[in-house]
This record gives sequence, structure tokens and C-alpha cells, in this order.
Amino acid sequence: MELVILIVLIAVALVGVVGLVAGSALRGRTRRGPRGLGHAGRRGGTEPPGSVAGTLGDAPPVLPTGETRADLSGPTAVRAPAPVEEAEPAPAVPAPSAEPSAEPEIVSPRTPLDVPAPALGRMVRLRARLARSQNALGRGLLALLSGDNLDEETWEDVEATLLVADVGVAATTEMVEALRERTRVLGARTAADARAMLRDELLAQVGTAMDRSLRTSAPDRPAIVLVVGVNGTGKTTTCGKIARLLVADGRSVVLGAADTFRAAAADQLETWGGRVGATTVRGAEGADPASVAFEAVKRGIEDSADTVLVDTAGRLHTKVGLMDELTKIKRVVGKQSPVDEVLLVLDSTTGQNALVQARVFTEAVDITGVVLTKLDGTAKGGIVIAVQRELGVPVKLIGLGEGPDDLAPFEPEAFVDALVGDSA
Ligand SMILES: Nc1nc2c(ncn2[C@@H]2O[C@H](COP(=O)(O)OP(=O)(O)OP(=O)(O)O)[C@@H](O)[C@H]2O)c(=O)[nH]1
Repeated sequence: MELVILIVLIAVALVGVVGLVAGSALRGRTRRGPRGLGHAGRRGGTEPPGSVAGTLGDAPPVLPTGETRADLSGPTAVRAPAPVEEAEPAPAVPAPSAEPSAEPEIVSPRTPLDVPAPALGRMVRLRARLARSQNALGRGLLALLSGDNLDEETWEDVEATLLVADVGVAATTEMVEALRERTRVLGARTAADARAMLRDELLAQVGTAMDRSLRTSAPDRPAIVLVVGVNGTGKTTTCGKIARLLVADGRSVVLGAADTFRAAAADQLETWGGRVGATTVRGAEGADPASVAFEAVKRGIEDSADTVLVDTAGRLHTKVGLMDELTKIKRVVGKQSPVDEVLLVLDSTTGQNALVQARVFTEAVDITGVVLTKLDGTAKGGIVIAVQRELGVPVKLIGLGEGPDDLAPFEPEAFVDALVGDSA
């Protein structure tokens, strides 16, 4: 009897052990099952088993609420995160690539680069625009000079027309005297005579002998061009337009955004550069303009660029401040390379104000050329004559609009023809 009881007890114990083992095996299978599904679900079930993405998939799936399944599955499931989980949180959105990338960010290329029209091709269009905007001066003078009766009153009107066009007092006096003398000698005048006479005198004042070429190339190094001027005159725009002209001519350009006073100026310059493929060197807002200029020149030398164009701030806070800033830029740049060209940008619509600015800037830095912007919006083309007299440096470029190619080399004959109209 005792033997029977012993056998029954052993049998019960065996059944219990077998039951425990089987139960534990079953629990283990069900726990692994959902993890695999969750992973496959996150990745869309596309990864082959054993792929790199498959190992990353050990992270708990992310729910739309931002919670993970592990968060919801009770204390036991959360507290032992897999090492990969800590290193790399699971993406909420399926990654497009199975491979986690350690490569630097690749910025996709901009829209295709602009290919600006060569300078020559655009001159005809710009001349027409110049002629339109300057007609008040030319037509007014021609009407007066080709009239039958050139009396004192008419001469006063000629004088007033020249002054209103910002030719300046000294140049106006000279011109009126010369015109009076010629009409006295010539006697009878036709409209064609008047035009020819006016053309000659204007051309004499504008000057045909000055070297108006831009110094944008230098042997064995990049040419360095500083662009200075008061804010709002069109400095940054002019830098961009010059870059386009140069690129159209097959040159490589580096732009230096040394106008660190206004962050948008650097953005603006970068946009201009980006469109034609010129590199832009910029600093943080408020950075030292001289250091940005230095870096731009350094980059230009490293890249064997043809030209480095440096846009400066030129706030007229104080004359001393302006001088300090510009002389520092020139000095710092000069440690690496001579400065080949210093272009002063003046807004032709500001008339006498432009002359005041011109004076201040010439005291701060040696200007080698003038860019007169916004000649499209004014009949005050006489400022060309006044500025050249004031500074003794040539106008080299003129701005004739806001468009990217609305900058033209200044050609005295074309300019005067636009003023007086074609003789044909
Ligand atoms: N009509 C016309 N507008 C121009 C011309 N050149 C520049 N502008 C405009 O003048 C405005 C000022 O130009 P910017 O190049 O920003 O002037 P800036 O001197 O660099 O000014 P800051 O960056 O503030 O120092 C812009 O709206 C230009 O589009 C031009 O020849 N004709």
C-alpha cells in the first residue's frame, strides 16, 4: 500500500515538472512573436531577415501618440531597453534607406545656374532704356538750342536745364559759354547743327580719354575689387551684377560679404552668387568686416579665382568710423594681395547728396572708379559729369534697372547719344 502511494506521488511530481517546462517554453515563443511583427510592421515588412535594418528594428515601435509599445506593455517590458535602442531611437517614419548614414549631409544642387548674356549683347536694350529716362534733358536742350531766337532768356533756360539735370555749376557755366560761342560763330542753326553742337560739348564734359576699364584681372593672382558706398545705393546688387558680367565673360568669382551690419545683405549676395555659380564667403552678423574680406581673398587665392569682389557696409555713422572700417579692410586685405579696384557706388537719384557721399568716401579710401546706379529712374544724367569733376575718377559702370543684367559699362559716346537722341 505504501509502495502504491509512493508511485502515485512520483507520478504527480513528474506531471507537474513536465507541465512547468512546457508552459515556460510556450511563454517564451509568444513573447518573441509580437516583437518580430512590430518590427516588420514599422519597416513595412520589406527587410530581408538579418538585414542591418532588421537589427535596428529591435527598438519598440512608435505609436502615433509618440509612445512606444514598450511604454504600454508594463514595467517588465520597458526597463531593459536593447543597447541599440539607447544608441538610436526608432524613427517615427519609416527610413527610406535601410542603412543608417554617418556621411555628412549632402546638399542637393541648386536650380541650374544662370548663364548671363554677354555684356555686348545687352547694351542695345540698356541704351534704349537710358535714352528713355534721359529724354527730359536731351529734348529740353535741343528744343532750346534749335529755336530761332537764342536770346538771353533762352540761354538762362539752357543753364537751368543743365543744373536741374545735376551737371553741376562749374560744368554748366563752361558748357553754356562754349555753346554761346559756337552759335555766335556758326550763325544759322538747324536742328541737326544744334544736336551736333550739344553732343560735342556734352562729350567734352563727360570725357573720352579716361581709362574706364574695370581692373578685374591680375597676373598670377585674383584681382581684388572693393565695392564701397552708403547703404541703399545699390552696392550689393552691383556686386551681384558685376559677378554676372564676369562669369558671362568666362571668369571665376569669389564674393566677400563684408557687409556684416545687415545679415540680409549677405543672404542677398549669396543669392546673386548662387545663381551664377560664384562662391560667397560670409561671416556672422556683426562680425568684423575686415576678417570677412580677408577670408574672401584667402579663398579666392586658394581657388585660383580670377576676381574677388568684396561688398562692404559703409555706414556713414561717423566719418571717422567709416574711415577706420575702410582703411582696416584695405590694410587687412593688403596682407595677402594688393587691392586693384575700389568702386564707389552712388545712387544717381540722390543728386547733390551723392556728391557729399563721394567727398566723404574719397577721404576714407582711394576710389578708382564710380558706379552710378538707378540712372533708369531719373533724368539727372548730368550727375556723371559732376561726380567725375568732384572725384577726378571715371564713372565705369551704370545701373539701369533692378534686373540681374541691368548693369552696363559706361561708354561716353553711347551715354551722350542717349541724352541727345540719335542723329539718324
Ligand atoms: N531702378 C534701379 N534700382 C536699383 C539699381 N541698382 C540697385 N537698385 C535697387 O536699389 C535697392 C538697394 O540695393 P542694394 O544693393 O540692396 O543696396 P546696398 O547699397 O547694398 O544696401 P545695403 O545692403 O543696405 O548696404 C534694391 O531694391 C535694388 O534692386 C538700378 O540701377 N536701378
